[in-house]
Amino acid sequence: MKKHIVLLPGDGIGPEVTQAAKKMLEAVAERYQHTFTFESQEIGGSAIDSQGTPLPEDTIEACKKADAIFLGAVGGPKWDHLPGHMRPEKGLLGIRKQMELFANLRPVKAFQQLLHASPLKPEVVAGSDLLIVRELTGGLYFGEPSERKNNGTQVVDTLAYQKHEIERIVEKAFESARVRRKHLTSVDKANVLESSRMWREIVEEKKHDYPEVTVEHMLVDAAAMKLVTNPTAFDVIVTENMFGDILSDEASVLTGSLGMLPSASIRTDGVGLYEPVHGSAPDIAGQDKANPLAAILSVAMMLKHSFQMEEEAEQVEKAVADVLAERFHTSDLSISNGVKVSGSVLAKKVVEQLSTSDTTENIMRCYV
Ligand SMILES: NC(=O)c1ccc[n+]([C@@H]2O[C@H](COP(=O)([O-])OP(=O)(O)OC[C@H]3O[C@@H](n4cnc5c(N)ncnc54)[C@H](O)[C@@H]3O)[C@@H](O)[C@H]2O)c1
Ligand SMILES: CC(C)[C@H](C(=O)O)[C@@H](O)C(=O)O
Ligand SMILES: [Mg+2]
Repeated sequence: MKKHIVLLPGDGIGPEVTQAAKKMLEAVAERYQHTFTFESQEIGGSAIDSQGTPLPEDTIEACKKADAIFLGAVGGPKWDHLPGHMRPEKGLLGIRKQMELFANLRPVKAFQQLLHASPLKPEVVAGSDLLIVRELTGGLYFGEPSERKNNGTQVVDTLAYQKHEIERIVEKAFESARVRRKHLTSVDKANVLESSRMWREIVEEKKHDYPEVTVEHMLVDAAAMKLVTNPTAFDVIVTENMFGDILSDEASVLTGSLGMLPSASIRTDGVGLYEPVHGSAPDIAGQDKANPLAAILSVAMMLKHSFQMEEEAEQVEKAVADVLAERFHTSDLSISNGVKVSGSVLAKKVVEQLSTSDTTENIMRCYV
């Protein structure tokens, strides 16, 4: 199969983890005789520096023509003083919005090999395997007005949704639950917010179309607590943009590190942007310390969701699990008797594992 992939390395550790993702895609192409072509474009702080805007036209055009997009990370202290519309993060928000990538899938799975890497008790973490379905192009992130008023003495951000925007993300979550363990937790703040009360109504309406899926509603504050006390109680979580952002970083604690969480930002026709959940990690950028596994697992999601390459995706996940089983890890993970290596060495090990592994072995299913 021929596929054209746009790479958006971005800032901080973004280029480091994008390099790992590209190497993995090249290895998959070689092993399975696909032709993947690549094109790099600028976004975020690096685009501000060279082109004066966080989302250049060329980047948008290239993304619109691509079969899939991979993004490293954007942002960093160098650009923190800039006004809101000029920040690196606006580039990422802009590409999500312009491409209508409304469904952000964030799988959180505790690898057996990393149960002791989490600060939580291994018996709490064991068996955690959940999917956060985060609404990505609405809510507080995009509502108008969002401004300071009255000589800077007043400020407003707006949490706004159209009914169809809630319906499509809720449908996506039900579809995901249907092929998983058939349990959906809708997370909201319906005891306070009108938008959450409408969200709840829509989930109640839609559940009749998915009788095989059990549904529960949970307030976001309680959900935050339950995620770290009883994570195995969750299968699929559906929630609005801001709640999903916060809960997903919290859920990364189950896996041992934020550097383990992949994500897919997709729309109904399968077009997608694949991005690790983590940011540009300015504290470790340029030191070859970044954990590349979130990026590599995001490649697996690209293979599955945009290219329908199920076997290839599963082999990438298996390569990650195998390398972790050999106790290789980056410094963000603590593994007793582990072998601490740099980010590029860890990526090389996983790529080599994919290139040499026996594909007839039993495949471990990690992500849906
Ligand atoms: N998708 C994105 O582009 C994205 C996501 C989140 C944050 N950001 C941006 O990144 C910048 C830094 O934000 P932050 O520090 O709050 O969040 P962050 O995710 O960049 O880092 C949080 C902590 O996790 C660690 N970490 C993150 N990824 C890691 C990896 N792959 N390997 C090892 N350790 C890792 C960092 O070293 C840091 O200690 C900000 O400008 C923010 O806006 C971008
Ligand atoms: C960088 C930022 C705009 C982004 C978000 O809040 O969506 C990030 O935190 C994420 O989780 O992808
Ligand atoms: Mg985030």
